[in-house]
Amino acid sequence: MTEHKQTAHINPEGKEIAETVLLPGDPLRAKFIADNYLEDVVQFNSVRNMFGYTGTYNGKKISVMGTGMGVPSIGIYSWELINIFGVKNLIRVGSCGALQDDLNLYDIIFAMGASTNSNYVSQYNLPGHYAPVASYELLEKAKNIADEQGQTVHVGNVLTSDTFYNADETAAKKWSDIGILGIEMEAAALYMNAAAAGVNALTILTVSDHVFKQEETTADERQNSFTKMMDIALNLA
Ligand SMILES: O=P(O)(O)O[C@H]1O[C@H](CO)[C@@H](O)[C@H]1O
Ligand SMILES: O=c1cc[nH]c(=O)[nH]1
Repeated sequence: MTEHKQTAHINPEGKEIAETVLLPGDPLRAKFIADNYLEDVVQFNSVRNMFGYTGTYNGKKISVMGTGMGVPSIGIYSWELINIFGVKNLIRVGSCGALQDDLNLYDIIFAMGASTNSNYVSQYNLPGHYAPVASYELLEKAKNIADEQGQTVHVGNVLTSDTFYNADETAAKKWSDIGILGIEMEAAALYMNAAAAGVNALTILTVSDHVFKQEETTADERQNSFTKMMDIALNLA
């Protein structure tokens, strides 16, 4: 009998997970991508309703799976995808709050770096401060795809925050002043897990709200309308 790999959080029951996986925080955004972009779709995970699907895009195998919100959650899913299921390219397709004046709703950010207030890095016992960064290979490829599609993107440093609601109301302004483009909650852990295992990771974000301009998209828009970044990410397969 064939032994099917499974973990406490991902049970594909023998179904394939592709080497390239798109990772939205929201499992229903994963379903949206599978329903609207992929062909020959097979669902490979439903544990905890963290939906995962494998299909083809332009004839190439690609998977998409939710990660949940926050560093511990993406820490678990990305670690298992890499170290148990052999995934080589992990592309987060998330939402973020903009921190710079020249950013608007629906703008796209490539997270070249992910600063963080998370303690995730402490597990590595490094004798200094680690800088979580994207895979240059994926970043360059994504920028070339965006250029070919005529899409404007912002490339820079984002903040991976452990808090969505921060009791320190001065924090966002300080990160803005040092040039951080936007706040999200997962990229740094994804970059660290990928670096520790020697695989590739990139975070692509759509601006869902502006932290200082009081502008925001709805929950439905966050689930179903962030398609410009999908057009870039899917072409990375
Ligand atoms: O839209 P996703 O990918 O979940 O990303 C952002 O949205 C969530 C907060 O609303 C956090 O997970 C944050 O990183
Ligand atoms: O983490 C997030 C995501 C969207 N908007 C924010 O302000 N923070």
